[in-house]
Amino acid sequence: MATEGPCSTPKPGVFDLINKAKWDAWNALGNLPKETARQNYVDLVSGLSSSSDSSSQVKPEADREQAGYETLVMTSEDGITKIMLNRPTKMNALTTQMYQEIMLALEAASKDDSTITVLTGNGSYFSSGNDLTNFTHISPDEIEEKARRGAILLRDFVGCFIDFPKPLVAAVNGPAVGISVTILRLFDLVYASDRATFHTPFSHLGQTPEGCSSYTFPKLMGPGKAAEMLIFGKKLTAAEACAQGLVTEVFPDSTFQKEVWTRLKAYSKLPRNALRISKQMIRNHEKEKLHATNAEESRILQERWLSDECMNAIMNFLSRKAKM
Ligand SMILES: CCCC/C=C/CC(=O)SCCNC(=O)CCNC(=O)[C@H](O)C(C)(C)COP(=O)(O)OP(=O)(O)OC[C@H]1O[C@@H](n2cnc3c(N)ncnc32)[C@H](O)[C@@H]1OP(=O)(O)O
Repeated sequence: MATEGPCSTPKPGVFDLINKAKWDAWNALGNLPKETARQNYVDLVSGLSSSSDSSSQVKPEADREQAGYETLVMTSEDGITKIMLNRPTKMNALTTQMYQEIMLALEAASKDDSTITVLTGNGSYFSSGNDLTNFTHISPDEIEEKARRGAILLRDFVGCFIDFPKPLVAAVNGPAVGISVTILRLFDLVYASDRATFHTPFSHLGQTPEGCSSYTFPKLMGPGKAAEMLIFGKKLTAAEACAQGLVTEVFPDSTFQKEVWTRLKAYSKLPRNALRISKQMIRNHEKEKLHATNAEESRILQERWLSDECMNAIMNFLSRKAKM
């Protein structure tokens, strides 16, 4: 059009796809004067080159990092949103603030334009589970209210993982304890370093299973193996957790980061909507059961937190260094 004026050649055949597309675009411009078409073309090309200049600039790391989180680092790059637990000196133990920030981060990740969301930990641990000081520094008359609010927080937190709409991956960089183990069954993929271990010492703490594990673990590994973990607190190695189906694949610690991120970058290029719909189809079969299990586990834990068994176990943990 910019060189020859309005379309005047015969329409190409239906299987000559490229020339037919060019002809359709040319014909759609009707009687637009040649000079106007030329100017439009120049404007279009200038626009493309200025936008490609800006997209070719690599943004500094700080720009990709999303602000507003104190206990997490959240970044989005290459179609992957990464949520990294960031309390390495406390083994990424989960405080009340952390539970809330993880829920906010998941909400944001569910709406951003990334394809895959990844949860991982900074430092040597994936997470040591619930921060046991969450139950301390409270007077006896506040304890029931604290347990009630804890149960709501737990139910909402686990509920976010049940309902998360996109593929969710755990990159388990090191040992995992308690709730950071049980929620893994709510992820679509669990990649683990061979340094990771999986420990749910609920009975030792006078507590009971959460994260839907009272339903998902027996279903996954059979009632006997689930009982060893959830009732008797047997700690699994990464290889054992993989053999039970809790972990998808184990990588040597020395190459864990490189291998996992290479794999995930390749997956993130797959069609986004197809991944999302397939994930939801799989999850929808048991969503109702998972929510019912989560509500029941939270209710039972609310009672457990008020028990002497639980209080004594937490006090033992907190005073262990004083005894050394
Ligand atoms: C509202 C939701 C409720 C959900 C309920 C969930 C249930 C669970 O998650 S139960 C699981 C609870 N977690 C634990 O029982 C783990 C307790 N921690 C440990 O056993 C050890 O700390 C651990 C084996 C993880 C690591 O041992 P070490 O290598 O010897 O390190 P330290 O013990 O010296 O730890 C360093 C530092 O971190 C603090 N820490 C670690 N984990 C926790 C935790 N879960 N809660 C509170 N604090 C934790 C530890 O006390 C040390 O602190 P400092 O003494 O100040 O250095």
